Amino acid sequence: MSCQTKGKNAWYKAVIIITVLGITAIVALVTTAVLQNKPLLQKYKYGIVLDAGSSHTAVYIYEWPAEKDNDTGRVQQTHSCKVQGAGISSYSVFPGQAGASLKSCMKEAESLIPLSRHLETPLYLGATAGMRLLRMENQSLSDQVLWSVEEVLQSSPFSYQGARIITGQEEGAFGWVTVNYLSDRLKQGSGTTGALDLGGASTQISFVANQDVAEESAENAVTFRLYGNDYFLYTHSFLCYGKDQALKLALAQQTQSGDSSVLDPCFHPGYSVDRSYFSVYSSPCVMAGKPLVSRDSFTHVGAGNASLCQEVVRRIFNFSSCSFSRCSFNRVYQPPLQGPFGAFSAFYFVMNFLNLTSGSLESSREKLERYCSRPWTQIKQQHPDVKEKYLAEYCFSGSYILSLLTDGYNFTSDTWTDITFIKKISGSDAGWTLGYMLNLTNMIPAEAPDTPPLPHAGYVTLLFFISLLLFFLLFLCFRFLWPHRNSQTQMI
Ligand SMILES: O=c1[nH]cnc2c1ncn2[C@@H]1O[C@H](COP(=O)(O)OP(=O)(O)O)[C@@H](O)[C@H]1O
Ligand SMILES: [Ca+2]
Repeated sequence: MSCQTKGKNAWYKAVIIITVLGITAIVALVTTAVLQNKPLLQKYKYGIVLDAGSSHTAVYIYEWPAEKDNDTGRVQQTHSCKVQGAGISSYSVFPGQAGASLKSCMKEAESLIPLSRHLETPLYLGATAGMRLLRMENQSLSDQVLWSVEEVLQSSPFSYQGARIITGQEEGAFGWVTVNYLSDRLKQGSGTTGALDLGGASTQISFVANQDVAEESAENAVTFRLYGNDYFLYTHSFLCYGKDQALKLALAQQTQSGDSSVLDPCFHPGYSVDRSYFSVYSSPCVMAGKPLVSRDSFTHVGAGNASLCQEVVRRIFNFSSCSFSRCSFNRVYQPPLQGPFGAFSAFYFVMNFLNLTSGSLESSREKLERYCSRPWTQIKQQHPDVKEKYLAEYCFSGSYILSLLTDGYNFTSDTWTDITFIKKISGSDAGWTLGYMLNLTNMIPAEAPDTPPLPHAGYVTLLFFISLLLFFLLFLCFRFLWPHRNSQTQMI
């Protein structure tokens, strides 16, 4: 009996020692693995893009881990600054002052980006439809505006890479890159999402379509090779079909008679504002001539009827002829839609304000009908903080969006739910700027980068379980092969 107890004690001691040693070994192994592979103190690089839109300019600052320039490191937006005042194209009267408007946002960027990174931080400015229209009207004025912004950007401490008017194709295609990059669809090579961008002066539609887009309409085809995958993109930018220019087109339609007042179904009942004919007809988008009347202004009166508004809006599109196999509107080729779609910029602002970001097409129509018919005084009372210009136009803008997406792009009740209205994806704004910078800095490689077979967390976990298994096996060996144990069994 005493021999048995002695043997048992020795056995327990050995088990405890082995367990302690085993656990210590596993902890040491896993800690070493974690520490060895722990990323070094994260350092970031930065990039700045100015989006000089028709209504305003915004400065976006992006950052990415310094050691992952063109690898898997995700570039993300860290800050955005809205430039005070209107877009740079509105400085056509005093082009020299366009640059000065950017100064405070550029100072903000200087204070946010670490001093040591200033010199190597690329800085781009891309101007969109407002400047395209100004260039159409007066190339010399648009050049002077660009020189003025160039002067200010060149004097900043960043690595200035140029200010230019980007093309509609670039605006559409880089919006698509941004949305798919941020939702991580490019690296996975999985299905992509189309991009719908509504600005003030133009609107863009981009989605992956069949390769024959290039055969039917080369100007609408863009190809990308990203992370080892080829993408054939359909893209089109409709100049003059941003929501501010679309409103001018609709008003021009309704003021052709030259009357002193216009009853507009796209504005709330009780809304009444005097507008100059010049403000409607001065845009190069408005082809119809100014009516031959002596008066300078008309009274814009709201009637608040969304279905009549949709009829007014429909008339600004030309559906009469198409020289391709199929068209959206204005004789522009469009292949069959391939969803899903992300709709951003003013698509989001408007639909979010009207609470129409979810639900069926029919319910959106009904909600809009009710919203448009509400008196203007009531709307103003309910939203004292909303800019009056935006507030007055939401009924028109909502009706325009529904008509553009259905009559224009051919979305139906069935495909309506393919559209997601988005502002940001993983903290970064949806828009063309990120895609533009990724492209110019070659940050999306054409081929997929080599990656270790296991992510870091997976590697540590695997190591842990293998160690545990080894320890368990050792324990089993000890349990069955220990000589004392055998002799004890014999004695009993
Ligand atoms: O909060 C908002 N509510 C409604 N519309 C907005 C809001 N913020 C911006 N917008 C509109 O979004 C549009 C942005 O267009 P942008 O200035 O980018 O023109 P572009 O892309 O045609 O050059 C403008 O029509 C502007 O009025
Ligand atoms: Ca824009």
